[in-house]
Amino acid sequence: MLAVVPPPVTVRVPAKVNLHLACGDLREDGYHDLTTLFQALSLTDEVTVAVAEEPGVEVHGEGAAQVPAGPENLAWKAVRALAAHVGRDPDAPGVRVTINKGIPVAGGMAGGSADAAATLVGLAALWRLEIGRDELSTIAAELGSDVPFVLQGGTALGTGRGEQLVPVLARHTYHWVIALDREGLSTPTVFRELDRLRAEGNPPRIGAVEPVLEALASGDPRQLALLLGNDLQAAAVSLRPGLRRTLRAGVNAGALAGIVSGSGPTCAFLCTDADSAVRVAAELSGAGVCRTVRVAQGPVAGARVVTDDSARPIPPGVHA
Ligand SMILES: C[C@@](CO)(OP(=O)(O)O)[C@H](O)COP(=O)(O)OP(=O)(O)OC[C@H]1O[C@@H](n2ccc(N)nc2=O)[C@H](O)[C@@H]1O
Ligand SMILES: Nc1ncnc2c1ncn2[C@@H]1O[C@H](COP(=O)(O)OP(=O)(O)O)[C@@H](O)[C@H]1O
Repeated sequence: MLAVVPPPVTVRVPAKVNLHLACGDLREDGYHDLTTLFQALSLTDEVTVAVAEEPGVEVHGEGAAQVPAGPENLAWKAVRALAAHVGRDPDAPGVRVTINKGIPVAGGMAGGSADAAATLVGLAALWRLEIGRDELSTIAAELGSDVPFVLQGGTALGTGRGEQLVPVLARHTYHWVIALDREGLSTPTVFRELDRLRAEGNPPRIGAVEPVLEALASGDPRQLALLLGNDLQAAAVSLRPGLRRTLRAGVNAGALAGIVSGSGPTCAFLCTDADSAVRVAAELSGAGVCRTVRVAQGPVAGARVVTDDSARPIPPGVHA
């Protein structure tokens, strides 16, 4: 009997911005305790997983040259982790992962984490696994602190390393302008810089998360804008002083507020509405302070299969 090869599965997965990122002191395991509010944005990667005789990863799209296509790719680590979890051979998983990047690389928007989350969801469908989202989320957390969030999407409060999540009610679509920098910043370097700044002096720490939760519940972007905060911003700006100019330029262009996204260097600007975001994006892109700008909305869904089966020709011998 001929085995039917399952068709490839494509998954769309969002970037994230941290609306609030309170960073605790360095822990003994090298991580920092975080209290962070994540929001998933409409900047996305698409990841296709397919059964293949020539396994591996290929990366296309913006910034692809900076992404490793070997075993260090986080998506490949996800293949190995899921294979091992379900008793398949992680050294011979027999799949190919094709990544189309739309999320800036090393931008503080969880691009690599997004690809790992998408790969888990795609493989679960390709391999027809009976595996719940909670189980996938546990594997996701082992791959990186941000991976469970981009799997889940929406708006969520993250604690621990950022991997312990509680969904948050966000009653509004928020409109963002995203300013991409010319070069990425390494996440561990930014955390180390914050430790250094804290050892040397006393950089201010952002306030409690509760008022931000209230602002989100109100749905008023003006209220939220007043409360955006990120303890890593001082460290990112210390490593990349030009970000100060970018943050100023976004507000001068009409944004309600601007913030460094996670460990940066991407800056995210909250705008009043969709029209305002388009105007801010146009003005900011003319200001010469960043490589390029994008408009995005949030919250959006987490990693989900988008393969359009109806558009796929039915292979000979397989009847619908
Ligand atoms: C800062 C944040 C904010 O959401 O995002 P990015 O800006 O990278 O997107 C995350 O905490 C990044 O999460 P992620 O990129 O998954 O990091 P991981 O692979 O888990 O960790 C990479 C390194 O960052 C540092 N790290 C990460 C998370 C954390 N809570 N404390 C840390 O100190 C550690 O040095 C760790 O070795
Ligand atoms: N699939 C992937 N996509 C992007 N970067 C990846 C991927 N796999 C591994 N990386 C590595 O992870 C580093 C961090 O990239 P990324 O996850 O985009 O940024 P951030 O951690 O700032 O959100 C990159 O410099 C890249 O070398």
